[in-house]
Amino acid sequence: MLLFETVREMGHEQVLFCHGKNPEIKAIIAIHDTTLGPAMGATRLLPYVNEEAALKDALRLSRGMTYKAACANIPAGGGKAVIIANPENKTDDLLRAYGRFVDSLNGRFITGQDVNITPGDVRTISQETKHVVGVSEKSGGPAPITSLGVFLGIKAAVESRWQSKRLDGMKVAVQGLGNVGKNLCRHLHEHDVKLFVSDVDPVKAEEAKRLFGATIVEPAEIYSLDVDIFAPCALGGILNSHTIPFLKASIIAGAANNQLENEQLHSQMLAKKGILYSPDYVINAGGLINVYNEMIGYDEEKAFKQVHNIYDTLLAIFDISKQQGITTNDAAKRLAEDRIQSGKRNRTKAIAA
Ligand SMILES: NC(=O)C1=CN([C@@H]2O[C@H](COP(=O)(O)OP(=O)(O)OC[C@H]3O[C@@H](n4cnc5c(N)ncnc54)[C@H](O)[C@@H]3O)[C@@H](O)[C@H]2O)C=CC1
Ligand SMILES: O=C(O)CCC(=O)C(=O)O
Repeated sequence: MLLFETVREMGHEQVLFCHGKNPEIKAIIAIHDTTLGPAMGATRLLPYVNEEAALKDALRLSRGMTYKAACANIPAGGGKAVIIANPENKTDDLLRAYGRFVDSLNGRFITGQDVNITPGDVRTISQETKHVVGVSEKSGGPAPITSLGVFLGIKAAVESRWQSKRLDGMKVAVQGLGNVGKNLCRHLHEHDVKLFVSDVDPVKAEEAKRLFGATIVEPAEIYSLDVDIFAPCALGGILNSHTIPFLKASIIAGAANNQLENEQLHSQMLAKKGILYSPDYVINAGGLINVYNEMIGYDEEKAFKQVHNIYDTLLAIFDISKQQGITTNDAAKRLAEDRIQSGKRNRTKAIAA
């Protein structure tokens, strides 16, 4: 990968490579754009296959956060961090060392909990920096509100696709039954949706079967199910040239970040198959909305009102896509980039005044 060339093309402001020997730490903090506010984005910890994969994840996830904040009208920029480690090797020392790197950015980057990082881990990180979110119990953590946003996004997609406000009787496949996927299943079950679920952890799949009457399928089978909606709630890159040909669902609407392996190519492949794709960073903005509100002083009513906007924002994006004959991914990107440009203009005016 041509490092500076990639960073320039993707528009990042700063990429911090965090390295230390005692404890051994390898992490990357990517700050994409701070036009609309400090870069917000949670930290994930994964044993990446190689360093390039980790960097790619950090760069794409942080750009997604910029677009997420802009589409959700949250005055924040986009950032994200990845710690390259096996979850079994996660120690308090490692988390605190990471916290010191976050602190060195003096609030330009504010972070929270993503894959393999728990609220308890964020509390450990907070021993070294105050620039964290998601430690307060007040808001109940980001996942419940993220799943509510995804549920509302599914309703918007159903309305756009079939001009219907009803979900009962629909078949939905949920991939990944973690914090978000499980809560999403609960919402869908309450609306009499027929659930098909997969998780690499069989205990989680069994729980969904018991709680929501879901049908368990093998992880590889989830793509080819004859369902109305596919909700990816595990990891990214799952919409790709291998999986898209198998898809039978008419709508993709789920929480996972970076669902499209290649944004241009795979959003077009979905559009050509007549599948309505709900851009991930729009539909999964609930977590950001929650942690942002927590940071400024949690007001549940306000946070819920903002998460309900996801429904209207998605309808607007679907309309732009139809009217302008562009993919929903491009329509969302345009909305985000317009808001960032207008933020830049306002900032220039304020400096000149
Ligand atoms: N937690 C939140 O508020 C937000 C989460 N997201 C994204 O949503 C996704 C899910 O987040 P969480 O539920 O918090 O994570 P989680 O780590 O609690 O759950 C992920 C689940 O996916 C399962 N999984 C992993 N690979 C799988 C595969 N190949 N097939 C089936 N299941 C698989 C895991 O076993 C786990 O149960 C992630 O991509 C995350 O970045 C996005 C916005 C906010
Ligand atoms: O939890 C956070 O810090 C912001 C939300 C986030 O990272 C995400 O939506 O992926």
